[in-house]
Amino acid sequence: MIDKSLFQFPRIRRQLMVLSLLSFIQAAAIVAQAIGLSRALVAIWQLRKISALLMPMLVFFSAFILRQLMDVAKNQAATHYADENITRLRPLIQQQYFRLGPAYLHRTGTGSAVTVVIDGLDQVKTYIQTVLPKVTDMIFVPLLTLIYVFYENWVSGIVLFIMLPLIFFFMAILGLAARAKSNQQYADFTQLNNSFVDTILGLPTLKMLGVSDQYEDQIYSVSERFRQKTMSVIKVALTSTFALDFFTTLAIAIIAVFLGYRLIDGSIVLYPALVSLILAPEFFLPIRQFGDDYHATLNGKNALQQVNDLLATPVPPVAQAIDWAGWGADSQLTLTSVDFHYPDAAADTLALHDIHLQAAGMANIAIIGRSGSGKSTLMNLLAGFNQPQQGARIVLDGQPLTSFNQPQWQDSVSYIPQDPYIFSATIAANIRFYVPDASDAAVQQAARQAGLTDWLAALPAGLDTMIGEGQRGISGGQAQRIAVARVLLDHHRRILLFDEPTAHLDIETEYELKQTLLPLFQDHLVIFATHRLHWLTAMDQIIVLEHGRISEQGTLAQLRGTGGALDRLVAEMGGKQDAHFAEN
Ligand SMILES: Nc1ncnc2c1ncn2[C@@H]1O[C@H](COP(=O)(O)OP(=O)(O)OP(=O)(O)O)[C@@H](O)[C@H]1O
Repeated sequence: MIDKSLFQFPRIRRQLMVLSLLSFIQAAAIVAQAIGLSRALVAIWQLRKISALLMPMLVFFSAFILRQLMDVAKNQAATHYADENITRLRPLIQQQYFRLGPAYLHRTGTGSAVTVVIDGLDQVKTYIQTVLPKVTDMIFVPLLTLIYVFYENWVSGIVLFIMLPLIFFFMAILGLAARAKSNQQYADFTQLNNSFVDTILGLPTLKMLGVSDQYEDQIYSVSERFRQKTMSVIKVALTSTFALDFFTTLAIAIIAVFLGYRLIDGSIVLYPALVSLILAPEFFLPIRQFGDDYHATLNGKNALQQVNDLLATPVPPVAQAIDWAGWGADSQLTLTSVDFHYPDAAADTLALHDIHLQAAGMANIAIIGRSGSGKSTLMNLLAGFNQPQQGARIVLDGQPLTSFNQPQWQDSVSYIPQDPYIFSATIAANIRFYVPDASDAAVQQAARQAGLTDWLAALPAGLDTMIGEGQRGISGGQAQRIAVARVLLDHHRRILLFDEPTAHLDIETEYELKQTLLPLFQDHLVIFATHRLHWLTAMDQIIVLEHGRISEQGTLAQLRGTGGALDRLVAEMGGKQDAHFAEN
């Protein structure tokens, strides 16, 4: 019914005390309202003077107004508290996603993140603002009405008291059924969001392959299944509301019949009978209201559970701080026995196995291997996103690191992944990524060096054109050149991690960009994962990966012509690639 984690929310005690006080005043107003109304009706029944009605009517109206005012006050207090907590949780969730990193997001799916941050938090808000006042109402309203009914007529009090556990019992049974269904429904909702986001992201591919209709059908069937599940949850919710209404109405009817008999046989006078009858529905009202909102609160409870699970997910440990001045000409990096395992891969499948690697000064190192050999995994490990298994030894300038998730290391690294992310902003703002305060002239120069000039000249707003999600579309090659411009603008980061940064460029454009990048490579440590063999001639060291293991490593001269892994790879790639390779 109520999620225990709510009690760990900040200032929850104060909030519950405020709501309890308001519920208590409201409960007193409900009793006063019933007293006023009963006294007025008794006065009319007894044909008393109109002046005898004044006081009871005044009590009734004042209590009625006070009761409504308490509703407004409770709503305001609960909404304010819910807003406060959502405002607190949103950045926490965002920070948690940042800490968990892209590997986690990749595993759980973008749709799940969207569900948590947008729909989930809205549902949590509804949950907090609904459940807290309902709980305090369920305590104080039945308690005060029961005490007064007992005081006026203890027999009616006993009937009410006996009915209460019975109603709670039915409520619990139906609530459990609704909860099981609602849990499943929430899981389906997350899955629906995931497949929807996936389909939207993959729409160009689906269209191109002519299978978008098939996916449309798939989305339709997933949403249809979701609709059916929602209907079955609503069915349970409606049944439980009906059952609650039925039992409470029955309880009131029993009291009415019972009081009627006692009135007829004269064992009770009108006022206590009337006030008991008027208070009986009020006694059950908070329970019925809670039942009505139970379905809405269940979704919120599930969402809160998901938020709690996300916040409790252990974040990859940030490696201990080191006394390090940054990468320099004399710097040394050694990786020994580095293994990496994807959490959802088979237990005995390592994506990286026993990696030994040495980098010194401004070395240029190529990582080469077939598709799926582990190049991106290694780059993500070097960028600090993938955490190596226990037993790995990483030594940076004589200091041991447990992983590359290390602020000083990451401050020294520029990373271009295969598909660099373009933020929804201007081209200039996207280029200023690492250096937000770079001058316009510097941005222009970096854009020119990255080969963006012709494209920018064709855009009416040039560098001020908005790009990214929902804005002007750009090609994969343009995105990669913007990423290169980011790197060119930054003169502080001495480590370049490139994961096929030219994969989307045609070979001619790639050569142009290569001429810009090569001088840059001279005063940087470069670790460059690539499929394009012509880069190898510019590299001091080549590492060949096969099935997550280093099968060969050395200079190009050492490895070529040995009939080893590099030669095999070159022979496999053959054709145009080999021609370019031979030319260089
Ligand atoms: N998130 C993931 N979960 C489980 N396995 C993964 C994940 N990402 C990659 N893998 C697996 O790890 C292995 C190495 O993948 P990786 O992406 O590092 O290869 P790659 O050499 O960069 O390939 P490509 O050249 O095609 O980009 C592959 O077998 C891949 O299926």
